[in-house]
Amino acid sequence: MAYTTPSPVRFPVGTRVIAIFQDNDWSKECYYSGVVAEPPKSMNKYRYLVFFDDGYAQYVTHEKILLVCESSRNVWEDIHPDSKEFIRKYLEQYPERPMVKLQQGQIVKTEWNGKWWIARVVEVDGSLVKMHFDADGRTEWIYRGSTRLGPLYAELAHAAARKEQGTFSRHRGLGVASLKKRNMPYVEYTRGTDVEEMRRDDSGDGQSISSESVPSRAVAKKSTTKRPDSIMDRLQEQQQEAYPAVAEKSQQPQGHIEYIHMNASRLRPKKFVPHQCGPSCLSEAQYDPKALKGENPLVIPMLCAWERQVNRCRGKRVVMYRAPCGRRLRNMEELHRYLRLTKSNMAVDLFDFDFWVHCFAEFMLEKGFSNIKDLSYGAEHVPVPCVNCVDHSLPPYVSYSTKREATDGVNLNLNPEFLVGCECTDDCQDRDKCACWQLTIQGTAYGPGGIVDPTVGYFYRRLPEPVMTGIYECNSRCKCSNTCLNRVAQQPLQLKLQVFKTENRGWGIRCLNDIPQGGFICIYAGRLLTEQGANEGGKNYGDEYLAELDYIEVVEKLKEGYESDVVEDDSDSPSDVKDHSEARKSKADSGLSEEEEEEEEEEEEGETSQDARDSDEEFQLAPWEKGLGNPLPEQSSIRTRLRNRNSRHGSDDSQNDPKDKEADIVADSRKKSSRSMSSSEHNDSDDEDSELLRQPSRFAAVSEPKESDKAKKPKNRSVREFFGHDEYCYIMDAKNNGNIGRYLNHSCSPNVFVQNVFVDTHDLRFPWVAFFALTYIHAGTELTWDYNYDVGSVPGKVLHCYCGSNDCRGRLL
Ligand SMILES: C[S@@+](CC[C@H](N)C(=O)[O-])C[C@H]1O[C@@H](n2cnc3c(N)ncnc32)[C@H](O)[C@@H]1O
Repeated sequence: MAYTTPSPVRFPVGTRVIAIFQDNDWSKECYYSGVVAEPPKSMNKYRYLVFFDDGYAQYVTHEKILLVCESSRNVWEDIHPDSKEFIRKYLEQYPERPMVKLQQGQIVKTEWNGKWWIARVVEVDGSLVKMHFDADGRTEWIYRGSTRLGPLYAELAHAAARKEQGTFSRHRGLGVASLKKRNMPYVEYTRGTDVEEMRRDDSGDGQSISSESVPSRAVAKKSTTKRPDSIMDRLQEQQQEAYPAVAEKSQQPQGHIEYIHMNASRLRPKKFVPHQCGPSCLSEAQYDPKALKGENPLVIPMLCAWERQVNRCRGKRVVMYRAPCGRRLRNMEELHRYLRLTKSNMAVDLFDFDFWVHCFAEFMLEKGFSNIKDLSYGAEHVPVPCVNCVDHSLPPYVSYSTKREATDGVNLNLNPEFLVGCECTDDCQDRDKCACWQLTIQGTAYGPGGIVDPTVGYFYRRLPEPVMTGIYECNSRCKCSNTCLNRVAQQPLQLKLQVFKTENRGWGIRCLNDIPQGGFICIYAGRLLTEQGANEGGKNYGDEYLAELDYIEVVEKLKEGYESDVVEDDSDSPSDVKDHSEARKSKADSGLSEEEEEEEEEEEEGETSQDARDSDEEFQLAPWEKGLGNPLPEQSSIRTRLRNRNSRHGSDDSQNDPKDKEADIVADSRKKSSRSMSSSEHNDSDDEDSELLRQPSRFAAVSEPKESDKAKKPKNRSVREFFGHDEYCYIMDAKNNGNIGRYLNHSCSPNVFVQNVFVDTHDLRFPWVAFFALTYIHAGTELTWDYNYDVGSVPGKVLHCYCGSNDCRGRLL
């Protein structure tokens, strides 16, 4: 029984009501019993979400809802058994709800009547999605938090399996960035913003204890080996843009960018006269690393009589460096050759050929309450300043250390006798000859597909994309010098970074200057613990700074083609198609001939306007320059490599045969099952009963996806077992001892990625954890990486994410 007049007050979530269910074609209106699932708010256009007892969900306006006269205290007890459990859980968890993030056109495996079907997203309306079932043409509005949607089913099944087995998965499936890029759905954890939800929200420190118990992980550890596709795909996303993506500035810092003016009396390049370059070219412009310690690395050349020019060539901006002798250098290859020819002690990463990178940009803080000049107290190569503009607190004391430190039970053997070294004297430019490069290259055979990739790894000391199978740097046994192209993560901190207090994520790191894409940032140093030590310490002292050395496990999963929680999109998504055409277009764009380059017109540009006017008509190509194989400006090289990979990935995707997945559906194509809910069916139907009876639906799936969709167990014995029986991942703990890496916060749209690098040992259990710029990063931007935590994996711990990105998934844990 219900009241007959609309209520004068708003219904809270959980109210037992009857409400008008509007059929798809708006022809039939009937009252059905249900429960209020969402209050009216802006995201749902001020309508109530009602979960009807027969398994359907719909948005309803206030005047179409009537209050039920009396209901049980636990309203779900009044509801049909098919929906009861779902409603109970929903109301207990509200306002936090896992929901599948969906977009029009996406293909999602969807359950209906105990079977899984290929369905397409027709429309998204707030928390509902209208799905079209390809096999029989029916459509249905489904709640996005229903396990009838494959991605949510997979996520929750994964968590349940962990709980049951008493083990924990250290890794998420395909990274979210990858799913987004492939236009595939993923799960986000939503919290509302209406008044009621605010009241139920946590205290704001990002941590609250969930009443729901149990998944089986003791403490939270960040994975230090990110799935490749997620990073790759973020990189690919950027390739679609004419200008590089700049990391989101969700939390704008209280500062501004200044463009530093160089001293007018500084040394400048000489006027060019044709000559053979050699060490004498730099005789008046020596680089003294000690004297310039702490300077922005990208400014150092300009302090040593170099000039960086941004010119316009056929409508495109290109960067050139003018060396102290007046020689003009157009790309990394020419530059590196010049540095070697002149026996310079400068490394290539002091230079950058991307025109959007502003070498002279520097972030200036307006004001801060507390200011520490160097948080590392001299331990780092350059000072690490720390500022607080939020309150007067200082960061908790940490014993600052740039080196990892093995603790009890960790057998870290750093004896160089166990390392392979190279004999190179060419800065290890020839990868075929360098034994260390070969370790990296041959290692790619252990990745997906088992194919050796000779292009992998550093590119003039920048890392354009992660190498999942690890990077082997040159080491103490190698003959090469410190300017070697394969010595990157072993370099001390060079960038000007600043630790700062965020509003709601504790302390974080921002860069004070621009960082080019692929640039090395820092490593993650701390105490190396055994798994057992980390679990005990984590429970007692906190697990915020634990990072798991899970290199072996992740590479093995790659090898096994292990994808437990992904519903594959078989089709080439529209974005993939776009990728391919972009790749072709970009390739064509970059095909400059040398003649064309010589026709370039110079453009006045910020930092080098005067220099740019300094014509170099007299410049003649030296014989060694003419012989250069690659006339392309080097700045395009990293991008070209990524584009090539785009195409490769695209073609991989297209190999999947969508017919396979549709076969069982077509075979199962049968009479339509939801008569009153199907607009097409409704039109066909002349059965009067259909107006009175509608076939019930469900909020939760009643069957599992077919076996092949579920997790497969890895077939081979893990390499880790060869080290001993009780071997587990080692953990880096930076809580009490650590370096600047410990301050890197998490973001769901990160601008930094993590890379395993072997430097002082080739023991697969102990790679270094190094961070590189995923995107071009503007001066003043916070640096963040994706912790890749598995939501729900730590018993009783809920950690809300405050990364502020548009694509925030809502929860860290
Ligand atoms: C490795 S520490 C990062 C540095 C930390 N913010 C500090 O003050 O020392 C990880 C912790 O920072 C906080 N954190 C990092 N990213 C966050 C985010 N996106 N949202 C909320 N908290 C975050 C969480 O408390 C997390 O456990």
